[in-house]
Formats: sequence, C-alpha cells, structure tokens
Amino acid sequence: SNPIIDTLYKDPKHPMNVRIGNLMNQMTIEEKIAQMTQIDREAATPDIMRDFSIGSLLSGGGSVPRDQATAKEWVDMVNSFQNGSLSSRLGIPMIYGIDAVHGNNNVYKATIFPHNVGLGVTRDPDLVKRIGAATALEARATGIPYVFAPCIAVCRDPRWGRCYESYSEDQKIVEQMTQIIGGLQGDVPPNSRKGVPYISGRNKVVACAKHFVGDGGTKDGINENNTVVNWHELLSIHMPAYYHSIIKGVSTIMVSYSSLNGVKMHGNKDLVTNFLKGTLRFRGFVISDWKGVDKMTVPEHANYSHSLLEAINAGVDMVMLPYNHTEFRTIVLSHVKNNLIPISRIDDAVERILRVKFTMGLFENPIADYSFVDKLGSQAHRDLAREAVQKSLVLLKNGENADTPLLPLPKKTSRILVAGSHANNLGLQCGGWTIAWQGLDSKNLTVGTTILNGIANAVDPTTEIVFSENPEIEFVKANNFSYAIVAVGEPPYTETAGDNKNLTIPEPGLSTMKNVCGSVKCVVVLISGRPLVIEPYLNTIDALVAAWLPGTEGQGVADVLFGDYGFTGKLARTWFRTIEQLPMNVGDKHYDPLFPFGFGLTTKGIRA
Ligand SMILES: O=[N+]([O-])c1ccc(O[C@@H]2O[C@@H](CO)[C@H](O)[C@H](S[C@@H]3O[C@H](CO)[C@@H](O)[C@H](O)[C@H]3O)[C@@H]2O)cc1
Repeated sequence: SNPIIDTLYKDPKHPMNVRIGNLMNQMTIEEKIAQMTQIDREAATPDIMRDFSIGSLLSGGGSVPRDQATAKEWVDMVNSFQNGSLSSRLGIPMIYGIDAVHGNNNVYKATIFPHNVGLGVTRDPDLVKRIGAATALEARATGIPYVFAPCIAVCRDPRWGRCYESYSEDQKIVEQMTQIIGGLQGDVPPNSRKGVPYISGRNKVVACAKHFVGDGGTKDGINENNTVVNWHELLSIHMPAYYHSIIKGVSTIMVSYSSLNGVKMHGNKDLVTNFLKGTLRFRGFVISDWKGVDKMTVPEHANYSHSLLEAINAGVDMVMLPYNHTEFRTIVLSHVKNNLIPISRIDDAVERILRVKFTMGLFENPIADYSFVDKLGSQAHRDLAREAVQKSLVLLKNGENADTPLLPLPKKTSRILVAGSHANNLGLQCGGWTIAWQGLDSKNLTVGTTILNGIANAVDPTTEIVFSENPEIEFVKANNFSYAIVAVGEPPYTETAGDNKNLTIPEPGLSTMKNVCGSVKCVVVLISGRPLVIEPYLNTIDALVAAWLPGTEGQGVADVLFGDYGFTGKLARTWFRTIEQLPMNVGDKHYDPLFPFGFGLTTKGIRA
C-alpha cells in the first residue's frame, strides 16, 4: 500500500533545499533511479512515464511527432507524456530535451540560424545571446523546456565531422560565445552563488554545455576518438568555456563520447566528479550522451552492467539511454543493492536533477500551453537570423587587387547567372541537424529563403536572372552575363558521417565552379561546415565568400553581396593551404595558412 504522501515539496513557499529533502526522503530507490533515466519519445508512453516515474524524455535527431508537425502538435505530445508523469505516485514532472543547436532545428518552420562555425566569425556575443533568447522561445513554442546546447567544443581539426558545431579553434572566441547561455536560460542575478543552475522563467529553457571535455581535440578529428593533451593544453584550450558556462549558470553539462589520454570521458571520475563538480563547483546535473554508456565498450553494450557502474560512479547523473529503461533500472538497482554504487552517489545525482527541476519552476508549471506557438519561425527571429548571416560571411578574395573589387555587385545590369547546387536548396544551406538528424539535400526542406530567392529579392527588377545548377561552358559563354554567382559546397552531414580526410569541394560543385569561373566574372559562395581545399582554383575565382552553413535566411547572403551591408566577418578558423598541414591552428609554431585566423576583407554597406 502507498504510504500517505507528504506534499510539502509541492509548495513553492518552502526553500528549495527543504523541498528537495522532503521529496527525496519519500522516494523509493526505484523512483530515484527512474529520475536518472532519459529515454527517447519513441520508447515512451504516458503509462510508462506514470508507472516508472521516468525523469526525462528527449527527441533524438529527427525524432518528431509526425512530419511537419505543428507547434501545437508538439505541445500536445509533450503534455501527454507529462500528464503520465504527473499521475505517478509522487507526481514528479519529467523534463523534455531536444537538440536546438541552430534554432529549434528538428521542427518544421522553425527559424534555422547559422551553425556555430559561422557565429564564431561574427565575434558578437550580444548577437549570439539574442539568438539564444530566440531559440528558447522557439523551443517553448513546442512545449520543450530543455535544449542540448550550446556545443562549446574547440574544434582543432576541420576533418572532424562536427567541426561546424564549434564556434572556433580559438577558445577565447568559444568562451565569448557562452553568452548564448544567458539568452537561453536568462542572466544569473548579480552576486548569486556561482555554479548553481539558473533558469529565469517560462520563456527560457534549461541549457546544456557539451561535450565535456575535449570533444574537438580528437586525433585527426576522428569523431568520438581519443584526445591526447597535457594538463596545460586541456586547461588552456578545452576547459575554459566550461568554467565560463558554469559562471553563467549553465544547468546541465553533457559528457563527450571521446576519450582523454585513453580514458573514456563517460568513465572519467577524475574530470567529471573531482574537477567539474569538485574544483569547478558545478551544481547542476551531468548527462551522458546518446548511448554514451553503451559506447564505453567495443562493441557497444558489450558489458553494459560494468559500463553503467563506471559511468554513474564517475559522476554521470542522468543517462541518455535512450531505450530500454527496464534493463537500466534492473542493473543499477542491483549495483546499489550490492553496494557497488553507493546510495550517496544516487542521492547526489537525484538531488542535482531535482535542483534543476525546482529551479526552473517545473513543479509549478509542468504543463506547456500554446502561448508561444507564434514565436516559431517568427519574422522577428528570421530577421535576427538574417543579421547573423550577414555578419557570418567572410570575404576571402575580391578581384585581382584592391583597385578592381568585384564586390559589392551592381544590382542593376542586363543579365546575371546564378549557378551551383547550393544556390536554391534550403536543405543544403542549413546543413546537418536540420529536420532530420543528418539534415537533407532537399530544396524545400522547411520554410525559408534560398540564396537564389535572396538574389532575386535584391536585384533591380530590370536585371534578368538566369539560374542553372550546373551549366555547360558553351551556355555560359554564349549568354553574355555581366557576372555569375556560384553557390557550391558540402552535402549535409552530422557527426561521424561528416568525418573527412580530404576536404575537397564535392562534385558537381567543383566542375560548376571551374566551368562558370573560367568563362565569366564569378563570385563563389562556399557553403560548408569548415574550410575546404580551394587554393588550386583561386586564380580562376574572381571573388570568394565563405558562407559556412547559413540556415533558412539566405537573404542575408544577398544583403552583403549587393552592398546593403558590408562584409565584416573575420575567420574564426585557420584556412589551410593543403590537407597535409592539418592539424594547424592559430598560435602553432609552424603556421603557413592560405588565409590566417582573423583574416577577412571588408566592404562598405550602404545600410551598415
Ligand atoms: O540509424 N543509425 O544507423 C543510427 C546510427 C547512430 C545513431 O546515433 C544517434 O543519432 C541521433 C538520433 O538519431 C542522436 O541524436 C545521437 S547524436 C548525440 O545525441 C544527443 C541527443 O540527440 C546530442 O545532444 C549529442 O550532441 C549527439 O552526440 C546518436 O548519434 C542513430 C541512428
């Protein structure tokens, strides 16, 4: 029979620590282990949430209620699971997380902001903070109060498939961009205790600094591989942004799949417990990555019981399973009963999880409403994303010399050519982590403005625009174009699928670029998650723009190409000359880049 429940913990009049203590004293060990459990929505039902008191749900990349689900459908889905949780014995609300890494990117019609590789170029922490605030609203529009962002990786090798999720190779820029946490969660009140999780209200979300630690420093940029650094390199390159995130009140931190000097981060007690929770005084909760515990072994899940023992004892508080909550519960229960995981470790984990849930007001407001649905893809957010695109572009070449610049382009001329696979394709300009986990090569993936749309909006109505993705040389020569804009680059990719040892411009983009630029004055707009091999073609290119992965607001590209706004972006990543030079980062003894860190030509805009 269920003992009478003391509902003091539900009363916000009491101090948080009293509420946490009152609740924990009533929780069974099974309920405590359940709070440490995060499963994907695909593995959950309201009944499971009720019967097991599961602490958290997530949408993994691309895990949506249905294709092109509306904001209201998202809210209804989240609430149906939450009502299950609220009908559990103690009614502890669950927290729903999603990867909103460049806007609420799984959601159809969401504003898709430039990926971090472009935001680092802006060196504008205030802009990034405003993007955080907009992202929080677009997450709340779908009823979601927790996002697995920001990624504060310091990518040290562009061969890494996740390099575009990193703001820069320079930790000082990454530190600056932790300002996004204030946008996502709200600003920590002055003179409040450091290291304590903070969320200011229902228009903000719980953030997650990831992936702890050294994810961007793996050997040859091999995803989830081994980062070999000494203590000084770790503390001066990969760790500072965590210190800044904690000072800014980040509520959760996600552990990296990678290893540090041969030790799997998911089992690294020295760094997760002793350093992060001890030395840095982090008081929020530490969450594993997706199957991060399974992946402690090869093959994955080979000795799950031992991996769970190691990960939880190392300091992981919540495990992103994301399936099979019963297996997890059985194993962890057994480790606690056999005293292999001390109950004090379980209590520390649950206390941290509850502290975040109480701090964010989840007990007071567990059910989402439709009050933010109009924020999803709002014009104000699209205008903000457009500003970010403008500031993220880097002008690498502008004519043969300063006296004969090609940019800004004239809006009024007889006829222009727009070419390239990436000129009219929202999926390609958004990149990975967009609608689908891997992104999609799809022209109308979601709602937005392609680069071609933007050009058409920008030029004089009398200017004829001819669009051809991959024109023949004869066609280009025969049509007397004033100039051509060629948008080419990488296909969308995410994580290991993006690991790449040669970093060449994929076909047919390379041929398109050579055919067009060999026949008419051309501006190449490179859409990529990182620097690519470009030196062999520089002589045939009249102007070169690095646009990174701009997202849905392609108008921002035309704004700068045609001079409404000036080019201001400066490289936040070294542009290598040849692949053999990698890894090569600013400050290295041997530094011979094609374009150095901080490089970027400028132009004057008529508006700014
Ligand atoms: O079908 N397969 O072959 C396949 C293979 C691997 C998969 O692996 C999984 O795919 C995605 C879901 O489909 C998951 O998002 C993760 S990624 C991980 O997930 C977290 C939550 O989304 C993010 O915050 C982290 O930053 C990120 O490192 C995983 O890699 C999925 C499917």
